[in-house]
Amino acid sequence: MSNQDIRRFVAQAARQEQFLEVVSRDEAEARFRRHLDLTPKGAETVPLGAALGRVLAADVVAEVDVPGFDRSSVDGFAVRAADTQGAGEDTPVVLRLNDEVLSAGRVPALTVAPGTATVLATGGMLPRGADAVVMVEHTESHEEGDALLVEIRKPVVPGAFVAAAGSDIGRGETVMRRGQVLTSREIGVLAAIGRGEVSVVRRPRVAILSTGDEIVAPGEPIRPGAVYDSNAAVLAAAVEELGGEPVRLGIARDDEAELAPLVEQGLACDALLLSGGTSKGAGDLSHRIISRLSDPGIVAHGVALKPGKPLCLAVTKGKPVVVLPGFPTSAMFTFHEFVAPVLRALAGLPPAAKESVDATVPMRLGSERGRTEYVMVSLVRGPDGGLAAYPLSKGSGAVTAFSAADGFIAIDPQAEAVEAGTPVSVQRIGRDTRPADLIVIGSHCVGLDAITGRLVGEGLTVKALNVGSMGGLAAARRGECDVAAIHLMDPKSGAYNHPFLTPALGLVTGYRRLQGIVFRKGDVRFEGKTAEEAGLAAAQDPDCILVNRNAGSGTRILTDRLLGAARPTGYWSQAKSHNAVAVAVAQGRADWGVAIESVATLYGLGFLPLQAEHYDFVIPNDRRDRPAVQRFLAALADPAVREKLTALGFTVPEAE
Ligand SMILES: Nc1nc2c(c(=O)[nH]1)N[C@H]1C(S)=C(S)[C@@H](COP(=O)(O)OP(=O)(O)OC[C@H]3O[C@@H](n4cnc5c(N)ncnc54)[C@H](O)[C@@H]3O)O[C@H]1N2
Ligand code: MOO
Repeated sequence: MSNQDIRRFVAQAARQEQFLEVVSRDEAEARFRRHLDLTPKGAETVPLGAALGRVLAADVVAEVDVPGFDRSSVDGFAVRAADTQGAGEDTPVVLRLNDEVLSAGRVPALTVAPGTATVLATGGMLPRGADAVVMVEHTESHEEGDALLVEIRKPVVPGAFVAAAGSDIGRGETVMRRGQVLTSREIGVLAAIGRGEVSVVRRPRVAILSTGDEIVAPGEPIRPGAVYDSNAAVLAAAVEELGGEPVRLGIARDDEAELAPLVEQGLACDALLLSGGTSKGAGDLSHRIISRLSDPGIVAHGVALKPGKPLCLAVTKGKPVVVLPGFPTSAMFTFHEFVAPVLRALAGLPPAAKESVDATVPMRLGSERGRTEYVMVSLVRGPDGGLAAYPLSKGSGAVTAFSAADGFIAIDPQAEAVEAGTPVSVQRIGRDTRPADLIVIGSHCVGLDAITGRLVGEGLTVKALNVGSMGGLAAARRGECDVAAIHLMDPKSGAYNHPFLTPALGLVTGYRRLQGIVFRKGDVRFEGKTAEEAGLAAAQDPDCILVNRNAGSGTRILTDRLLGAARPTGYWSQAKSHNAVAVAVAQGRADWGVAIESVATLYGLGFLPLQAEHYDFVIPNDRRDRPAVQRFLAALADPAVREKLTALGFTVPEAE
């Protein structure tokens, strides 16, 4: 790239900010809605067999009674209830049998006259004259000459064992309202009233287009710097969930000639969703192309919320055209807030019920002033029955935050932070309110995955929140988890985990993870040396870049012990995980770091062992007897699980 190219890039990026007139969330929504045509798409008739998941376009009125006739609900005898008065085991009433048998589907020919009865089966039509049925168990039949007789040994009241015509559904009754989503249950009702086909709302067709030179379709090989297109997949599925029909237009390069015809194609649908390229200075293509729309065109570009600031909302001829931010959490969140309600309306669905629950935040949450900040949270029940809202703070670029969230909290634009213990209202996402059987909070490890994976396989629900060892310990102290997974070394004594316990907490031995220096294989500065030699030499070499761990992590304490007073190049970096350290070294952004052996193996890195770290489980005493905790302990002791941990490269000590 020439200097001129670089200058042009920077200038464009700076100019870009200027047309972002940032409006509030509510203002953006109001402008969007003002111009949209939100009437449901027309109706279409589909066979009942194809109606699952569709939305009823009109109320359904029954044209028949269900049952369609007075129907016996038992095998027995149709009688006049009055005839059975006074019947008992020792005082049977004797009735003469009429000359017909009413199996299901037969239309009765004979009247049940006083003193007579007719045999009928479950589902059989009640004959004229009869008003009740006696179960066959309460009778005895015999012959007397030519006559067939039945002894009734139990009296019945009028209506006994008879399902009256129309008692389930009456002719003329409205059995379902428009807007109803057809599940297997509704389909059963429609079949029962004889509907072979049904009128449903036409699915709104929603065009989905991802943009960006770096975006690669899942299934394709990935190259350095590229990312898989998760937005299109998640949007297509979300559109289907909302009763729409996704029309995938694929991925457009940052090239006007490629993007413009795809946008044109998308405009033939009922809605068009793009993602990416709304805020970046270099490209900004999607916005430029969308800005050519009229009637009225763009109504908001830039909304004072986080995530989602670069959202671009446009309407053309009543049709929504939205450029969602490229970052997955931002894209999902803005879709959920601005697009989903619109698609629901177009699909004929009523607005989603908003459900919120009260909770407190267990840790301080910093926030950016000037934007309403939405923080995805996972809910956990505390010892007093109240809920704690753990932030899934992975930033706008994460894909997992939205999928793992139980809901989100909104932080006021004026607030700089929400302090630990503050009560908040959590708006739920999704409706699964069943709390998990086992809550594990703390440091993440693939070994832990092996244990919880076993429990999930056995049908247990497990919620695992990765907030680091200190976060896990704090959660255990507050009684918010069943198990806290920690690996904390006491810098003074060098002992692991035990020094951090309180009388209310117990420790269960987990496994050992070998920590050491990771480096690219073949790097002579490390190859064949001990960790101590190599580390101290590397610390003196200004060209040898360290990727350090975040302050407070067990690995950082270990690194600091190795380094002593030395502060090598890269010392101030704060990678948050073993994987992050390994990637930085593998990709050459740094030359060395401290991580666990299993991760070094995973990334094909060289490894110089330093020390075995204790990865153990803290369990609050008052939770130890819970069945899910007992099953966790059983899984940990299970030879198959221990074998798996060993295969992953961990050392599993004998159970205590
Ligand atoms: N100087 C500034 N830079 C940025 C600002 C700002 O105000 N000033 N805003 C930031 C905010 S907020 C967000 S959110 C992002 C959004 O940027 P864009 O909407 O322009 O999206 P891209 O730059 O194209 O991509 C961002 C990010 O997301 C990845 N991406 C894009 N499409 C997909 C996809 N289909 N599937 C998965 N991931 C995708 C892309 O690779 C980037 O990593 O801008 C900030 N910058
Ligand atoms: O507001 Mo951007 O949408 O997440 O960071």
